[in-house]
Amino acid sequence: MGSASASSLPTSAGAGENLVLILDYGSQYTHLITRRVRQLGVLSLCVSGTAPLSSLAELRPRAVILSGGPHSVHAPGAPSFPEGFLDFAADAGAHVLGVCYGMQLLVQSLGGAVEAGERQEYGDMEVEVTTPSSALYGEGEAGKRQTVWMSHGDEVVRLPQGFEVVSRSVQGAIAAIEHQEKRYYGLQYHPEVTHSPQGMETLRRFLFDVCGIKADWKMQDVLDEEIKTIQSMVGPDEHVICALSGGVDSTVAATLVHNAIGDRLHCVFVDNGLLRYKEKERVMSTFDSDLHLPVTCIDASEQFLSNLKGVKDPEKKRKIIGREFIAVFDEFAQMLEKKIGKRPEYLVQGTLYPDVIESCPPPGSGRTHSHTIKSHHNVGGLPEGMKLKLIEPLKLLFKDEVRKLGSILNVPESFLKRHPFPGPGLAVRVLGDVTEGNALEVLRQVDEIFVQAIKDAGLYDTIWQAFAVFLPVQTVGVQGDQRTHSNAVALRAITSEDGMTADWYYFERQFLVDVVKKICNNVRGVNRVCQDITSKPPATVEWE
Ligand SMILES: Nc1ncnc2c1ncn2[C@@H]1O[C@H](COP(=O)(O)OP(=O)(O)OP(=O)(O)O)[C@@H](O)[C@H]1O
Ligand SMILES: O=c1[nH]c(=O)c2[nH+]cn([C@@H]3O[C@H](COP(=O)(O)O)[C@@H](O)[C@H]3O)c2[nH]1
Ligand SMILES: NC(=O)CC[C@H](N)C(=O)O
Ligand SMILES: [Mg+2]
Repeated sequence: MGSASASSLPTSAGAGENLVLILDYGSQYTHLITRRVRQLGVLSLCVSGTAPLSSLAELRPRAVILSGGPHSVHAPGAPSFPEGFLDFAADAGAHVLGVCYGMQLLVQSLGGAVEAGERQEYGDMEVEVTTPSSALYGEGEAGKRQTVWMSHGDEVVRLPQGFEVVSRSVQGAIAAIEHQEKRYYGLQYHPEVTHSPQGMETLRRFLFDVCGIKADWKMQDVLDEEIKTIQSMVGPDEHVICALSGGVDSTVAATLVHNAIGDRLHCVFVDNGLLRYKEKERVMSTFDSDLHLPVTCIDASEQFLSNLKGVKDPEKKRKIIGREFIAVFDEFAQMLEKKIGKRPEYLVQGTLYPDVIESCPPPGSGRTHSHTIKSHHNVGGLPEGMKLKLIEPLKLLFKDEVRKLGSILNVPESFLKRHPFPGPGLAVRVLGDVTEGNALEVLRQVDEIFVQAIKDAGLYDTIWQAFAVFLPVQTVGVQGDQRTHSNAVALRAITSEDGMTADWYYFERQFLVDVVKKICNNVRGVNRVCQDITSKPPATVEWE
């Protein structure tokens, strides 16, 4: 299965010389390092910490950041660099910064010592710069203190030859180290989290002052490069189909590909029977009035729902949905072949970086949860042996980056500001068998009341995502003096930057009072409303 993806951006953008590679050893914060580097205007990519050396060398990174991770470097099977990594970095003149586990790994590999510390450091900690001149902190900083975020049980107790300690925690643990000549650096704390207020400054200094990288990663360049890549990939007579949901990602992807190949792009919107209240009508009319892209709507609801009948397992549901989507796209390709005399070979999807990270964490990354969290229907849920080749121009971007790209492409705000809605739709919001009773219909009504109330209260743009969940449990209520035995539903509203982590949204009491009253008064079959007040982690955003 081909895809306009991973390697197209860095190499074709000529970004190799200003590319930062993040080697992932399973930290919860790995993707945040990737984001922070990008926020500084530098392209960064995250790959498995144990990926083969050849795949790293191909990308010609200027700097490599080794992430933190849950393992102890002494534990059997603890992940380590690819064979020959340090020689490669030395020969290529790449700078290496180890963060937490990454620093411990660097130290141990170069002959220093790491031990289980007597004191563990979790949370806020003061560190003090111990040297008048250092690469990571600059000149004249000796004695200055800053608050940082620590999260480690092991600590470096002996440095390899040639290294210098440049800061220590106030408890005495080594907090930052350097070997400027060999271009090795290490931070025991996490500069990427906001709890390290000066962490961004340290990363900035590392990238620009130490590595001499230029901030040349701009959305306009990403756009120009992607357009060129697509034009060179799709032959002049070839046609492409695009799975368009009306969500942010596929709308931006479709607009981008339309800019590249014009009317050889054919968009399809699938009614999978799992859409929200009046969604088909609303989305199809905005495609027409605001987007000016021709879109074919295929009603495949029977097909999706009959295949989902009796299926309770969330992963099985996701896989079925992935498979049925592709079946519909194949059918659409056949329809087009009859109409235009040529079968489209490519499928555009609005896949994002988080879909990829969460669907398939890098193998051997050493994550404690080193398995699939959930198969996003458009990534892990795709059937083997599908014929269409993928074009996924957003595959390396986070949601907020896609929104920026969309505004350069003049995608209307009505699309860019929409809350995300997962491809499997209400199937991951009706727990268990989605076809049981009238669960989908009940959920549509509850969800509409909740989201409309959020819009009426002027909160829609403050909240990242809001929706209702149908719980397959019945509870006892009293309505109109009568005993009821009806369903419970849950409301979830979150704030987030990129969907990778999230906080629950705190509503005013009166807002909730009004919403709950409206739901119970208007939706037959619901007598109890709960609010989900779990962040991600430990929960995920969707319930399935
Ligand atoms: N109903 C649908 N019809 C056609 N394609 C769909 C549908 N739902 C999802 N897709 C495809 O699956 C991809 C992933 O869905 P996802 O929900 O992540 O993205 P989106 O809908 O474009 O944006 P958003 O995350 O803002 O909802 C979409 O980009 C689109 O290509
Ligand atoms: O296109 C999608 N296909 C999927 O299979 C899928 N699963 C979750 N999501 C959306 O991704 C974000 C993170 O969700 P989770 O914390 O539930 O994984 C949230 O914004 C979810 O709505 C999906 N989007
Ligand atoms: N956050 C980390 O990278 C922790 C590294 C290692 N597991 C420790 O506890 O010291
Ligand atoms: Mg969507």
